[in-house]
Amino acid sequence: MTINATDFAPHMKLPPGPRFSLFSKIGYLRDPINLFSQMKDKYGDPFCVTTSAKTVFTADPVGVKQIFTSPTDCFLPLQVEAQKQVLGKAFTGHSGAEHRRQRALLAPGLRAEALQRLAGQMVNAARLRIETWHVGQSLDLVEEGMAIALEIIIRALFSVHDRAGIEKRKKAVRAFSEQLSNKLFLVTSMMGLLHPAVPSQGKFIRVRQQFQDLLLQTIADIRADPSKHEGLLAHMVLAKRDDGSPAFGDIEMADNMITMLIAGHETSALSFGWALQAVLGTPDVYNRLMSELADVDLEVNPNAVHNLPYMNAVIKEVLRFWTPVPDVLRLVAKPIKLMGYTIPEGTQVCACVWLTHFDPDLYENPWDFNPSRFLDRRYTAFEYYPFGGGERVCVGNTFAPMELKVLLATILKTCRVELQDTKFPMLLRTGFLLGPKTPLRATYQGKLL
Ligand code: HEM
Repeated sequence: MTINATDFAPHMKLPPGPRFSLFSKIGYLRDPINLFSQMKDKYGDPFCVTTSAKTVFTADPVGVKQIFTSPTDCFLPLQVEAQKQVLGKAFTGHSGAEHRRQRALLAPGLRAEALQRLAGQMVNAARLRIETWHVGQSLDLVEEGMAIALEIIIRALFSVHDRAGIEKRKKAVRAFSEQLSNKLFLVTSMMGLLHPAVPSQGKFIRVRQQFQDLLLQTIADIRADPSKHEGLLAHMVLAKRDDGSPAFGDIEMADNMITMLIAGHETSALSFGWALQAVLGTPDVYNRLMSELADVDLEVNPNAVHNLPYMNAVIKEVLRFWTPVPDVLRLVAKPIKLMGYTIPEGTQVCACVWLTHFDPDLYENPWDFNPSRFLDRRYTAFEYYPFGGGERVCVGNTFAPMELKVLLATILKTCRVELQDTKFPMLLRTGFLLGPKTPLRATYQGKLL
């Protein structure tokens, strides 16, 4: 057999995929799960589909590892102009050394040790919300998750504790979120019509400015008396560069908090809704979790929930099954090797979380909600990655599971909530995320005695 040198050379062409992009563009926006499954069945792994740009998808742990371990200067942040307008001067807009520097300064404020102090506040936020429910009330679990997560973010991350201050910030966040999901705003942003004279854009700029002003006021309050404050924003105000100068400017801090809010609020609320739906809708899981929680006293030690093996497995399975971010994207700045191909600059590569999490070779009966799989096997960071990976891995990847465990435990131990429909609803794209097509509804049955 003759072997040519070219047999070893990387393919210069992109992986196979559909020739026409209209179908894939619409599919990606409307029903990405269906698109991913169809493309993998038809073209194998990797495949290439045009979404907002030409994108090479892989769900194979070998390919996922290549994406997450490629040097970060191979990639550019996906911050198109419209995203910059929303996220401002946040650290996510940088790549390479500057991204690493800012993350390293910010990340300690979100590490487990820093967060353990917040568990009691998380319990209180959930209890406060439960107090507003009345027996027989129909609850939209994701909406409830939003309300609780917002209270937590304002208290725990923004370091505001007085009721009037919390309500004022809630109002600003709601106005900001409403404007952000305004259809006209989304369409004009996608078309690049970012001028303040465009009606939805002008309103967005005003609302964002008001929100930023409130954050700047909060920063000034923290700086006036740092000893009274804790949480991520306080950590950022106090962070210093090696030469002793402040690590972040005030606008940078405010923009970083806006980014945290956008990245962390809805993802956590969706996962909270799914976690309750899954546990209440699967009696075996509910019974096993309740018996594990029996000895936990949330008053005495709310952090005890973090060390419960079955609780860990439940939250992992929730984030496998209903991963809010179905695809993790990178924009290639320098050619990279991926599954035998050389991917040129300007192309996007995608670690397709959803396809990996439903690969039957990795997860037996992937459509079964089965937390025990995480007790029986350890998955690598390229087989299970609801928080993405590599240098851009989610900075909330400790905060989010901690919050989910505390909130789930608080609800389950405090009150009775009954699902209105135990069937798992279909998934729908909501912006960058995946959410339930119909609300996850439950009825409040009262406090547990
Ligand atoms: C269940 C909840 C959450 C899920 C599933 C989730 C998932 C993700 C994913 C998949 C990414 C992209 C990672 C990558 O590109 O490799 C990401 C990025 C990010 N997440 Fe989360 N997230 C959650 C909660 C949070 C929370 C609570 C916060 C803030 C406290 C947060 C802040 C961020 C930020 C700032 C980034 C950008 C990181 C960077 O560019 O360096 N996330 N998240």
